[in-house]
Amino acid sequence: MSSSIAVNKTAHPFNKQQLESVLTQRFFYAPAFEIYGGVAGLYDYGPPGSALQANIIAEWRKHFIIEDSMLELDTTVMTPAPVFEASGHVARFADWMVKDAKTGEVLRADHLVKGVLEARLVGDREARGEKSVADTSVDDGEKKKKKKVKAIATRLPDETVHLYESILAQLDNYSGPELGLLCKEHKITNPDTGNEVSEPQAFNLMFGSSIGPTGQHPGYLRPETAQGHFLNFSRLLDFNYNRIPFASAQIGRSFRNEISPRAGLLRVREFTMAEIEHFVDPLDKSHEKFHLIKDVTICVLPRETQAEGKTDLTSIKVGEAVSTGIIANETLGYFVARIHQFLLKIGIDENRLRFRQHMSNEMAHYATDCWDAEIYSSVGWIECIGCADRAAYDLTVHMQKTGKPLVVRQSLKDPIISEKDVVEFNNKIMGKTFGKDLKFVTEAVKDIEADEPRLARFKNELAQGSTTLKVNGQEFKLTTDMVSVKHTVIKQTTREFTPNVIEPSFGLGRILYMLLEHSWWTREDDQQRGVLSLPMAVAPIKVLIVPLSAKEEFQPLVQELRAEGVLCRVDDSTASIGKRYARNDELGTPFGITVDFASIKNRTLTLRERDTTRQLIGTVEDVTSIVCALIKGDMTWSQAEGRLDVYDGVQAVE
Ligand SMILES: Nc1ncnc2c1ncn2[C@@H]1O[C@H](COP(=O)(O)OP(=O)(O)OP(=O)(O)O)[C@@H](O)[C@H]1O
Repeated sequence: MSSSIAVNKTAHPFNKQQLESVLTQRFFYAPAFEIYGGVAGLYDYGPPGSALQANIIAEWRKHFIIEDSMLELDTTVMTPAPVFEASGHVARFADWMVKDAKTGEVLRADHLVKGVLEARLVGDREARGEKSVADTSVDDGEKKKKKKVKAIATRLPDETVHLYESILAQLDNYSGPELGLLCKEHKITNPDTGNEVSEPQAFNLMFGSSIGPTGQHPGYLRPETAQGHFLNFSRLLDFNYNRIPFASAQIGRSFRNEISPRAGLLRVREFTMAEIEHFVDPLDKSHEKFHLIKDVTICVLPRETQAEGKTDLTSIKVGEAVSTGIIANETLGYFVARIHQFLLKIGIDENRLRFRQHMSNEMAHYATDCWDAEIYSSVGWIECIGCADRAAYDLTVHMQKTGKPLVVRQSLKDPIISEKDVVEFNNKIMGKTFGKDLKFVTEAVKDIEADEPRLARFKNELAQGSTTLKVNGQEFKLTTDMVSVKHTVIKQTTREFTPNVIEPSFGLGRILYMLLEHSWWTREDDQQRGVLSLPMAVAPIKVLIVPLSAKEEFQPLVQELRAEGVLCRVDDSTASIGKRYARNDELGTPFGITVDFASIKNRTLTLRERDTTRQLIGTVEDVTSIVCALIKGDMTWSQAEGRLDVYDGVQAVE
């Protein structure tokens, strides 16, 4: 929204506690089952949180599904165990946990190492007089609050500082046993008790269940929506007229039994994901719309930089990142750019967004390349979207498990003509001669057929009249009346292949929380007055209606806004007008409309803009049409200022 008055949104330092108390007070979200004591990692969204999430989803559907004609799915959450056995989740979807050797308290191993090493680095900086001591934190299992790791001002040798920084830069790469070694080598103990911790153990994050009354069909709540796309691949392909590439998309709930869910929405046990599976020819990963995004500039942290223990960011155009091989292919680059555009559209601060490439040993073994969209917040850089080229892994494992062909068959425009030697059998004579051994002999000949040099020898020997095969320690003589080798011209008219998959995977709760942090600021003249500058498209409520009197004046306006699908809220509480505006600034409501006493007789309304607090006045009809245009994005605030009079609190339109 443009405005003619500059607003200083950085006047006060960010106060996380203040934001969190506003979010709870205004019921954006709150711990689920709170009156029963709550459960770590489970949250309920209230009216503004639900509307904000719904608006983010609506923008996501427009930006990805509609603009790129994706095929939307809604597949089940409850999933039979064989699906996750095939996908590898039963064996490998796990995090490493350690236990306090004396109290048995459970901690997530990588978070423990991170919290303790970061605290030591902070203590070192304090000892060097560089920065004041701040506490860092480490997750503490079931408790709802993060445990503070006290930073003690202690000077570390320079090489230790470099070592710690390098460990932290690559922490995602450490295996469980390696994390255990780090704890031992660097004397990392439970910060709460000072006790040593156990060897890391893998903990599977899926919630298990069973389907049906017999208990004989184990199942799991899905930890991602992806498998539903893969299992429906053949139907999707058919729906897409057997053409590839195409993408499927799904928005839905996922469940992970996180070891130590953090306070807030960043690590929860039930959350909404939005996932895309883009199926592409492994021999051609170009993207037909790549030219439209090649000039989008993104901030990247490539794997080579991380391998040097550094976190310096590089600004680069997506086209260049792909042409120089930093990003593996056009389709992956296309999605990285589209993710960047989407996040900016909904209000994420471009300066707090980066794309971090996975290290080779951080990616799944089958993946070709993987980039995380990470957003900076009060707790540092957090992965909010993963974007990976998963090669043909997913379809292949389900095909192997079920025997169903999850493949693309393409008729070739230009058939491929090849010539080769082919073995032909006289089945009657072979059967008579070899009886029960027929199968072994035939298989042995087929093996020879697949091996060019052996086939050439076989053919030569037959040309002499006969050849002898050794199978299972026995000798079998083959003569020219039993087999022959014919030179044959082969015309291949179809090509069969398993598509590769490029997968952007969004966690909506993390994005929503980041957006709240990036949108929050407090007024220059009053630190207590917070504002959420959410963009119009995602703001939960678009218009606040404040009847100071004469509620009926609003009826046509309210009717019109509601008919337009605009969420407006009438605040006819007894609070002062200032308070009513202030609490709607905290809800991120872009506009307020008021009838004030002076304007009643003239049938006028005042229109207030959230960020600048500027107010305009006009007739009921003008304000109604202008506010509708502002909400639809057909008019800017500056244009509205040209159409209505400035309201100074006393002026009324005659
Ligand atoms: N426990 C969680 N709570 C909230 N969002 C989550 C959680 N786990 C994953 N997500 C979201 O889902 C997205 C895709 O999931 P993915 O499996 O790639 O995450 P991940 O690599 O396991 O995340 P992390 O390493 O932070 O646990 C993440 O980028 C994140 O936004």
